Amino acid sequence: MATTWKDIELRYQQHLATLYPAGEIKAIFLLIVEEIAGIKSSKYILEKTKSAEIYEEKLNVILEELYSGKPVQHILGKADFYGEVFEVNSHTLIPRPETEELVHLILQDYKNKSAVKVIDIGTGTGCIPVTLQKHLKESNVWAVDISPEAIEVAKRNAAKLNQPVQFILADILEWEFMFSEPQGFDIVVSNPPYITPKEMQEMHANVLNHEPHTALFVEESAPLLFYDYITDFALYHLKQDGSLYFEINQYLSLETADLIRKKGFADLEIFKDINGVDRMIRARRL
Ligand SMILES: C[S@@+](CC[C@H](N)C(=O)[O-])C[C@H]1O[C@@H](n2cnc3c(N)ncnc32)[C@H](O)[C@@H]1O
Repeated sequence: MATTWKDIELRYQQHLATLYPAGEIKAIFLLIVEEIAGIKSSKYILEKTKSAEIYEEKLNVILEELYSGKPVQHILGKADFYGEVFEVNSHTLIPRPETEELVHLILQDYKNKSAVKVIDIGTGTGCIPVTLQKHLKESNVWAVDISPEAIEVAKRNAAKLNQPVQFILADILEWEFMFSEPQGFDIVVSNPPYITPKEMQEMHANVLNHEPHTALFVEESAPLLFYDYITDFALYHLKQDGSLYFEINQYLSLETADLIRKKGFADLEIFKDINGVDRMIRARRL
């Protein structure tokens, strides 16, 4: 008897049971089915008992990749972010829902202004600047990353989504060399590396083995290094009353806020993410 989609779904559930909860396996499976056979998740139920034989070999290869811990976004080469699809690869962080919340906060704050000057530090796939450029149409949006490979991915994402973001390959720890004079940005935003080696020990093997460590980790002795440098950058390059937005380490929210306040920023506010933990900070340059 021909192998059906249902048979393969069962195979996925059995093989991946130790790696993911059942609901997540189903969601991953549906993404893969849509990608390789063009069957939308809403229509899957109608196809479930039909033959999947012509796709079986490919589905088995993907199952092996998933079993080895490769994230589904890397297998498919793409991830969703704020209603768009972004290319991802092993050089870029997979955009997270928490970062969509950061972008949402900015878009709420600037919903009545479409022409602002923005810079995103540590851009990865370019998910933050491309989304801001799309929604703040007349804006002048810049993005920086130290990784040439990430910049290439971000440039392709911007081009594919038709957004004229300008990219700079640079090290933010040497920001003094980036521009010769103050730029008068309205917004400086960043989701910098913020995971400490101690937290790293508790992380899922998928993240540790497949996502770029330069995107994620900081030294135990200087967990706020990037916040320190980016806040200095913002102090110099934001215009008066301009805004600084950070995604933050939930365990270091008070220390991060303290650092930013001590450098002279005002109106600091910490925001929680959908999981109820401290995840974003907004501050105003005096
Ligand atoms: C946490 S990831 C964020 C990626 C993306 N903004 C997002 O939210 O999905 C941090 C990014 O910072 C970049 N990065 C790390 N060190 C850097 C440095 N010294 N200067 C500039 N970018 C850096 C990494 O390459 C990575 O793309």
